[in-house]
Amino acid sequence: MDRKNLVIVGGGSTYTLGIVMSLIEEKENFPLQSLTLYDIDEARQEKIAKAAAIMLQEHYSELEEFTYTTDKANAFSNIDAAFIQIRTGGLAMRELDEQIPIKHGVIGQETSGAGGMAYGLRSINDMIELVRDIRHYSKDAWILNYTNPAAIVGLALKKEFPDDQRLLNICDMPIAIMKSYADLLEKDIWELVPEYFGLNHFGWFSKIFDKEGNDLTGELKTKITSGDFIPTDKEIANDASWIQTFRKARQMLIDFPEFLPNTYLQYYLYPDELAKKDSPDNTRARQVINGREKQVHELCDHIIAQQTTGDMTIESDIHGVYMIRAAASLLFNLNETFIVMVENDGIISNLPTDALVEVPAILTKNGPKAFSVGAIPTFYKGIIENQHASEKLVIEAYYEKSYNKLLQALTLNRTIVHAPTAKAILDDLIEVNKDYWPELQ
Ligand SMILES: NC(=O)c1ccc[n+]([C@@H]2O[C@H](COP(=O)([O-])OP(=O)(O)OC[C@H]3O[C@@H](n4cnc5c(N)ncnc54)[C@H](O)[C@@H]3O)[C@@H](O)[C@H]2O)c1
Ligand SMILES: O=P(O)(O)OC[C@H]1O[C@H](O[C@H]2[C@H](O)[C@@H](O)[C@@H](O)O[C@@H]2CO)[C@H](O)[C@@H](O)[C@@H]1O
Ligand SMILES: [Mn+2]
Repeated sequence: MDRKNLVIVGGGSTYTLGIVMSLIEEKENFPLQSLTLYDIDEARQEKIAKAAAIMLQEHYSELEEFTYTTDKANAFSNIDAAFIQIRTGGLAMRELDEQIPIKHGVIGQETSGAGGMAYGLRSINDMIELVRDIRHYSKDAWILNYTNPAAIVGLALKKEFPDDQRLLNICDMPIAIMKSYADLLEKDIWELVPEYFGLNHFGWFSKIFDKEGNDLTGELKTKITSGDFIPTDKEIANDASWIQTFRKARQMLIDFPEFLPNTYLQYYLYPDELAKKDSPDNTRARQVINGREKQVHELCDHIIAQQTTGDMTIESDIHGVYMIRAAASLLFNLNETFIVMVENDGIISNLPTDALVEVPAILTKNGPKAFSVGAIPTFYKGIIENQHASEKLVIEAYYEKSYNKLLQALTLNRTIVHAPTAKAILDDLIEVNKDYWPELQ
């Protein structure tokens, strides 16, 4: 295998150190010649980069070059792949995305409902600029985007770069759910073969097989409904919020037994119940600031102070491994199957062609080749079309600078519905997003 050059955009992210550890563990599957971190926030990135440099020096001697930069020419020239994981407005804006809807009595969530719309509208500009700049310096590089809200960002990128065949939007939620399935079934996660359909953070597993073709779906459903469905991926296994979320997936399966739900569906199926539990003083953003962000920064400070990773275990995580193996399949034409986002174009025959659907696809050097799903039952068709319309209206609102289209997007959204509430939330979100959103008319 020839060695590749990778850039991580959003080098200062709380996920970077986990990706670096996963790159170390996956060095045989995705051998690197160089790794570059790029970020617009020099100080935030430097802390992560200095710790990563020590880790790589001790555990990745094959890597010829590790650099970090805020210069796009340095970052994007001569690369084979880019992972994009930015957060426009940072965790501070995430907190406002969550607090404002909560104050109006509806769900405040990073990628769902009003919060997702606000974050999406903030991210589109930066994402378009980044893809354009990466293409300027490396026209053939593979771009893997998992910047959220991936459903909205992905739709916008498809509209802006319709002919770009090397741009893939991907999310780790299905694989994190499959980790729990694998543990329940006492199987290796990579032995499970999923059938899955929907939009990002809005989909269902219709079947789970093993590699021999045995259908494990019935056994899995019984185990979930009769037991305790909890996260087992180490990144989230002890996180109270994720434990509560996975438990709700059990409830969803009891209420809608046909297919196994993505955990994000809880926000759309039980909006009132969940909104009542939300508090503006204890948002998920606040939990992340006091939790994952703090822990990652403390770990970096420790490594930098000691100038060694010492006896720390270098361990990959599902999130990192998934992105890395997907990239390897594209770059080395491995023809492995991953659940990714692709333009529908008939894959789900009774959904709009322009929807960005999340489905299993074989990843080849010529891009993703998705398996056909066929027609989906009426309930799923209806609820997905509603969500797609809401997300599409956000993109239209961005391009047309339309207040009314955003109001339509929020009113259509199952987490809101009531038009006066949608208007009140929108007016508050406009106020705090002045530096990021287009000026709406
Ligand atoms: N799709 C998925 O499955 C998935 C999983 C995990 C994280 N994510 C996403 O990854 C992103 C990072 O999450 P986080 O919690 O680590 O956030 P974070 O705020 O810790 O990190 C984001 C980094 O991006 C940088 N940044 C912001 N705008 C930038 C730009 N225009 N160019 C370059 N860098 C920029 C910030 O300075 C920051 O260092 C988020 O969008 C998050 O939703 C997605
Ligand atoms: O609320 P957060 O910031 O903890 O998580 C939001 C993300 O949740 C899903 O992803 C991952 C998570 O990022 C990662 O740590 C992994 O190990 O578990 C989660 C899946 O359960 C989601 O797919 C992302 O889009 C969100 O950003
Ligand atoms: Mn996701």
